[in-house]
Amino acid sequence: MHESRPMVALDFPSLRDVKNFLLRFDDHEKLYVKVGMELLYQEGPVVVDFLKFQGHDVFLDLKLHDIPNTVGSAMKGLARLGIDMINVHAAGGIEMMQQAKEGLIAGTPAGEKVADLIAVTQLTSTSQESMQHDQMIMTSLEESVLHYAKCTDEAGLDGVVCSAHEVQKIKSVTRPDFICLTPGIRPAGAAKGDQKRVVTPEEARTIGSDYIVVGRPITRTENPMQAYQTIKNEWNGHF
Ligand SMILES: O=c1ccn([C@@H]2O[C@H](COP(=O)(O)O)[C@@H](O)[C@H]2O)c(=O)[nH]1
Repeated sequence: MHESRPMVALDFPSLRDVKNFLLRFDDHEKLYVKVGMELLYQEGPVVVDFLKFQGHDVFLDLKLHDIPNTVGSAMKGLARLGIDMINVHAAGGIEMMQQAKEGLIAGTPAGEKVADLIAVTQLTSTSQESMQHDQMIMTSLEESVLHYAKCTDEAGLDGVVCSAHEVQKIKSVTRPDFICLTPGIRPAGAAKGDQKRVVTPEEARTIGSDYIVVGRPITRTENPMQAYQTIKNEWNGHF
């Protein structure tokens, strides 16, 4: 699939900052937003309630990674928030991912759609060198990502977080509809910051990413609405 809206990473410390940011957009603009640890740990679930009430779709990017029982129970609670997508770390293992899925299904209120559940392979801030040195995984980075993608598929999840560089191979070893959500998006010339495996929105489209996640190139600009529209146009091939 191709989600036409770039997912906006709401990496802010407070709900007040989120509200100020959203004021820069037209009222009718319904976004697909990503809520991560920074915001959720400061504000709690109220932030999700607010965003859903405003009509936005929400990816809860908490990257759960713990023993299977703990992750399963946490998922059961999080499922009640009415989120659209949520994730875990594939490094937690197949059993952990299976329990995450069971918890998500068990916690989803009757009649509501179960959120997409995806797993992080290797963070886009990780290079092959840092992976080998820090994690002592001595394969290539691509092999590690493909291995985690296959484990994620085996566990019955919907897809993975990866860099766009790995999308085509992941789909060839899993299935075409296996979700590949790709952060590490940088318009040409934009600062990479801590990201290592980056592509432009246009490259992500031609490669076949299903979702792109964009934070600072939208949230840390003078005109977020304009930056969002420019990235959205590039992502959709409208120049
Ligand atoms: O591998 C990953 C997984 C998650 N992220 C998250 O995406 C955004 C990217 O923000 P930028 O400002 O565009 O770099 C951020 O919230 C990360 O936590 C990721 O970058 N890579």
